[in-house]
Amino acid sequence: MSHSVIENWDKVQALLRDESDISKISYKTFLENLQPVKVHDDTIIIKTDDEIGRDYIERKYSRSIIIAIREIVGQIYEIKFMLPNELEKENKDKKGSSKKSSTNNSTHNTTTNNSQYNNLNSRYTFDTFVVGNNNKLAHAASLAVAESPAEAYNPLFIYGGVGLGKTHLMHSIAHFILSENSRSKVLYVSSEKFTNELINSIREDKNEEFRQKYRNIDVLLVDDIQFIAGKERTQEEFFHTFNTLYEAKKQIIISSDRPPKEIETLEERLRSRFEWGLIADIQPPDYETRMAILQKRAELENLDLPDDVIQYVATNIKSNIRELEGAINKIIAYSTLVHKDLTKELAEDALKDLITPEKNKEITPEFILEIVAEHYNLNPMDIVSKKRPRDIAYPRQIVMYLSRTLTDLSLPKIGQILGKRDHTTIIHGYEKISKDITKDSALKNTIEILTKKITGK
Ligand SMILES: Nc1ncnc2c1ncn2[C@@H]1O[C@H](COP(=O)(O)OP(=O)(O)OP(=O)(O)O)[C@@H](O)[C@H]1O
Repeated sequence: MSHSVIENWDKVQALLRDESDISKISYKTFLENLQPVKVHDDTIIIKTDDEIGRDYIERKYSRSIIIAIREIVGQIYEIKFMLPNELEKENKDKKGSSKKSSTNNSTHNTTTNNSQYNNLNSRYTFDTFVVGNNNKLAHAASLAVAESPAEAYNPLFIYGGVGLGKTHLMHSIAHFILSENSRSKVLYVSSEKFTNELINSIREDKNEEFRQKYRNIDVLLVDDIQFIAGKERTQEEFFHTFNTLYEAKKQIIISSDRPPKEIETLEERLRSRFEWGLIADIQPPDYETRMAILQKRAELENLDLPDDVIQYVATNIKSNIRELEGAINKIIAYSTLVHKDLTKELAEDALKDLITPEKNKEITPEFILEIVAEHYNLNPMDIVSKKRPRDIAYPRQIVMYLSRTLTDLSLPKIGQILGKRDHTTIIHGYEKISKDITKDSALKNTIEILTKKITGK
C-alpha cells in the first residue's frame, strides 16, 4: 500500500491540478513541489521545501490532498508535512535511538510545531474562535480588518485581560489576510521581540536592516504593546514605524492588556495614535461562551467529553480561557494516568488544586492589592509605600476603593492593612475613584475587570 501512494503520486498531483477550487497559480506555488517520502501506518510524510508556505499548505490544502490520495489509492491517510532538514534530523535521531519510539515522536512534534511561518499558530483562526457577548466587537472588528486591511479601521487596538483570546484574534487576522493573498507581507511580533530586535540592531549597528524589516510590510501586528511602556528608545522607534506604515496605508494591529489610556508611561504621541482607529475590548466570557469554547475544543480535538464534565469546568473556571483549556488537558491527562473514565468525579479530583482554593478564596485587602498590582505591573510593596507619583498613587486609591466596596472591613482596619494609613485617607481614595468612575468610562471598565478578577464572578 505504501508504495502505491508514492508510485502514483503523479496521479494524485494531476487530480489536484485539475481541481476547480485550486487555481493554477496556487497549484504551482504550493502543491507542485510536494513529494511523499514515506508512509508510516496510516500517515504519509510529505516533504515540502517551502518553510514559509508549510503552515499555509497544511491548513488550506490538507483536505484536498487527502481526498485526492483516497481517490487514487482507495484509502484515507493522514498527512504530515516535513522540511528537508527535519527529515534529515529524524533520520539521524532514528539511527541513534531505538527503532520504535523515534518516528512517531518526531513526526508528531513537527506537526504540532508547525508554526514557523511568521510565528503564527495554525490553530488560531477565525474558524476556531468562538464568538460570544464578551468578544463580539473585537471579533467583528478583526474580521473587518482582515477583509479590508488598512481600510476598515487603522490601527485596530484590541485589549483585554490575560488569556482571553487577543493573540488568537491577531493570528486569525494574519491567517485570513495570507489566505486571501499569500504574497501579502504580514509580520506578527510580540512587543518584547520588537524591543529585543531593536536592541540587537543597535548593538550590531544594523539599524537600517531593522527599519527595512518593520517598515517595508503590509500588515504589522504587535502583541502585548504594554511592555514597551517606559522604554523610551523602543517607543521612539515604534513611533516612526507606526507613522511610516500608517502614511503608506498599511494596516497596524495592536494588542494590550489594557486600553491606551491606562498604559502608564506610554508616550502621549503614541497613546493618541493608538486611539486614531478602533479600540475593541475583550471581556471574560460568560457561562454560555465558556461552554461553547469547551465544546468547540472537544470537537476540534476529537475529544469525547461528557456534558457534565464540560459543565463542571465551565462553571468553575471563569476568568481565563487559557485556564479553561488547561483544565481540560489536566482532566484528560489525569484520566489516562489513573486509567479511569472521564467522569465529573474524576474531573473534580483532577482539578481540586485549581478549583477549591479559588472558590474559597477570601476577599481581603491583601488579595485586592495583589490583583491591582498585577494589573498595573507594580510591586505591591510600592503601592502600600508612601510613594506619591501618580502611577502609584492612583492604583493605591483603586485598592482603597475596591477594599471598601468588596470587603466588610472597617475603614481603620483597611487603613491599617494598606500601609498603616488613617481612615480619612481611605475615605478620600474611595471618594476620588467613585467620582472619577462617573466621568471616565475606561476607568469604569478597569474597575469592572478588577472586580471580576477579585470576586471570580
Ligand atoms: N473565543 C475563543 N474561542 C476559542 N478559543 C479561544 C477563544 N478565546 C481564547 N481562546 C483560546 O484561549 C487560549 C488563550 O488565548 P490567547 O493566547 O489568544 O490569549 P491572550 O489574550 O493573547 O493572552 P495574553 O494576555 O496572555 O497574551 C488560546 O488557546 C486560545 O485559542
